[in-house]
Amino acid sequence: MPTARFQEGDKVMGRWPGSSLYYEVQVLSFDAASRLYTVIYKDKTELELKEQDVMNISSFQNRTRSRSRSPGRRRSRSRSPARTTRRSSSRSAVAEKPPPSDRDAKVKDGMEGSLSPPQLNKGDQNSNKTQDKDNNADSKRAEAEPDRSQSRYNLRRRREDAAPEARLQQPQEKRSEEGPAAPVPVPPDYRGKMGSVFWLLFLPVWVLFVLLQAGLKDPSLTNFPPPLPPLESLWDPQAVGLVFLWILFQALLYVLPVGKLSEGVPLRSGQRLKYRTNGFFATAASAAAVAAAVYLGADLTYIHSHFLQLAAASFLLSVLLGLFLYVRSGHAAPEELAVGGNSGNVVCDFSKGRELNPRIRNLDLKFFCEMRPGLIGWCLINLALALTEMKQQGLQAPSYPMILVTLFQLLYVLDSLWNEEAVLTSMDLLHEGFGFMLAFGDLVWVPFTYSLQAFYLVEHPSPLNIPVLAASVALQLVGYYIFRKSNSEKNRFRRDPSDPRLSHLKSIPTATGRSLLVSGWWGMVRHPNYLGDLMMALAWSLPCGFSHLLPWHYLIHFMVLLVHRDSRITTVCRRTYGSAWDEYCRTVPYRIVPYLY
Ligand SMILES: NC(=O)c1ccc[n+]([C@@H]2O[C@H](COP(=O)([O-])OP(=O)(O)OC[C@H]3O[C@@H](n4cnc5c(N)ncnc54)[C@H](OP(=O)(O)O)[C@@H]3O)[C@@H](O)[C@H]2O)c1
Ligand SMILES: CC(C)=CCC[C@@H](C)[C@H]1CC[C@H]2C3=C(CC[C@]12C)[C@@]1(C)CC[C@H](O)C(C)(C)[C@@H]1CC3
Repeated sequence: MPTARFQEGDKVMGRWPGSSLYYEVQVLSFDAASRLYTVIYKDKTELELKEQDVMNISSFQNRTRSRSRSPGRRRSRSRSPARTTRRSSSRSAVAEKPPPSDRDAKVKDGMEGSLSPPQLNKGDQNSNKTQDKDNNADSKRAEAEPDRSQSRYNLRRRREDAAPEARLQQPQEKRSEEGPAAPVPVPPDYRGKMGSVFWLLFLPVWVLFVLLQAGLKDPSLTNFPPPLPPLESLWDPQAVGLVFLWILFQALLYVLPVGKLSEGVPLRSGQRLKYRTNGFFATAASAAAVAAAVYLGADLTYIHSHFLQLAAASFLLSVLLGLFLYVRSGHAAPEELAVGGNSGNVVCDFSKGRELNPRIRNLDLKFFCEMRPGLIGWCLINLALALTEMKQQGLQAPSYPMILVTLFQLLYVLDSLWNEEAVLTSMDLLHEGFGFMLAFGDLVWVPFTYSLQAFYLVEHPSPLNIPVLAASVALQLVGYYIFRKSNSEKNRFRRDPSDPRLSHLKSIPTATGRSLLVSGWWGMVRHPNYLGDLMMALAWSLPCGFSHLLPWHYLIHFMVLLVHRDSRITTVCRRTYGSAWDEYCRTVPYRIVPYLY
């Protein structure tokens, strides 16, 4: 007679059906005939789990390490239907774990990481409390469909039904007693390592080539690659000093006790970090400082004539920042590390970054770098390029394409800084570590490649006809509207799901306690904000004409970047939300462009 590996009362790790998530559970009983464990999760959900989906807590980390050495991780594809519920103050559903299908049970996905127990933020709890009615109905429906919910696992909800509020609040109370969960190191596979090395080497070289190309009289593809200048010509101590001063000045503006202090979303530890969201003030102060410098005789056309040297200086500073981040992450507490940024491989960790929110006192380095020196620097560069165009082409005012491009991009940056708080619910802030790659993106890629349209226009006048002008203005305005509305909708929902302004929206509850929007902008496509962003990107390239690819660099890279980000978000969200995410994908089948992609 085979015996049970675990006894009643044992604390073990149990896989959440239909996902690769493991939560700490307590064994209630073992049925020797079916070899199923009945376990109870911290939120009081009882499930029957197969033996192989239950494991010892201490061996959990070891298993994770050894498993992730295998090339390429398989993903679970769940088909279990999470229920879609209307969100309103009167009727909605409790964040309920959907019953897995038989197919889910067969997907043996293994562990992608150790996960914290289901966590609810305050707002979600509020909305969930009001969602009981539907949930009870849903739970009855689930129990009435044994073929779906009980084929391999038995989802029992006796205790939840009895005390829904206690069930919802318990996980958070328990968390604070037990402390936050730390991500388990996941060593990268061969592809992961080679990918990191490739991007690490390729992207800086690519920036160099693109900027050299931009300096050519005829930057067409037939002249690619451009001749390489002596590398020592890239080194300019004055440029290094200026970039350093610019970053320091922006850091000073960030830490000044001026403007709003905004709270981020709760971390794994339940803690909420504060961010100084005074980006608009920083832009105004920077504009005043630049105006003062020009008044005192500074020549902004220096930025155009020393473009390569300034980019090289920014690159140097991003490498130094990357090294600093890597070294300091060695001292970070486990719960301060990003899931997936903790591989133990030097190259990957340096590149992706290990620490989720590295800070020097109140200065949040990731948020600061993403929002300030590069973004505001981009506007300064555009301004300098518009002045250079006037000087080089003997114009009284910048050309119409230059005016359009710089105004459109200025609107984009000003909007980002005005709505700075919304970035606190973006993927990078929530899930990504801060390492060299993001530092490079923020300090080099954004200011020096996003300004390529303006750089191109300095020496390549582009006639602007009425249809193109109308098309770019329309794309910019409509794109901006979609971008802003969708970002604000998600940000509002993440901050307070019971916000009355969102009461008309539907959402899918998930096992984490957070819900996923399935109507409104987020019911149209899965990334409405990307759609708006892409339309604006098109509006920025159109005024530069079709003679060369260079002014289209932003749009082309952006499509690649967004497709890659979509796959990252899919991975992270499937890991986090399990089958509810699959349900979202079924309900909202298109990713970025309705009926197309
Ligand atoms: N100009 C550029 O170079 C550039 C580059 C990249 C991005 N961007 C822009 O930056 C902004 C942020 O982009 P992002 O990549 O961070 O993506 P995002 O769409 O802002 O954030 C993704 C996160 O939103 C949450 N989410 C996804 N679907 C949801 C739903 N249906 N309901 C509720 N929450 C949902 C998920 O986080 P949780 O569930 O964990 O909360 C997901 O991880 C976008 O507007 C993008 O266009 C610009
Ligand atoms: C090195 C490379 C090729 C990539 C690194 C990615 C990096 C360039 C982007 C990652 C997140 C992006 C982002 C913006 C700019 C580009 C990134 C830093 C953003 C600041 C642009 C302005 C938007 O309004 C925003 C929503 C604030 C953006 C936030 C995300």
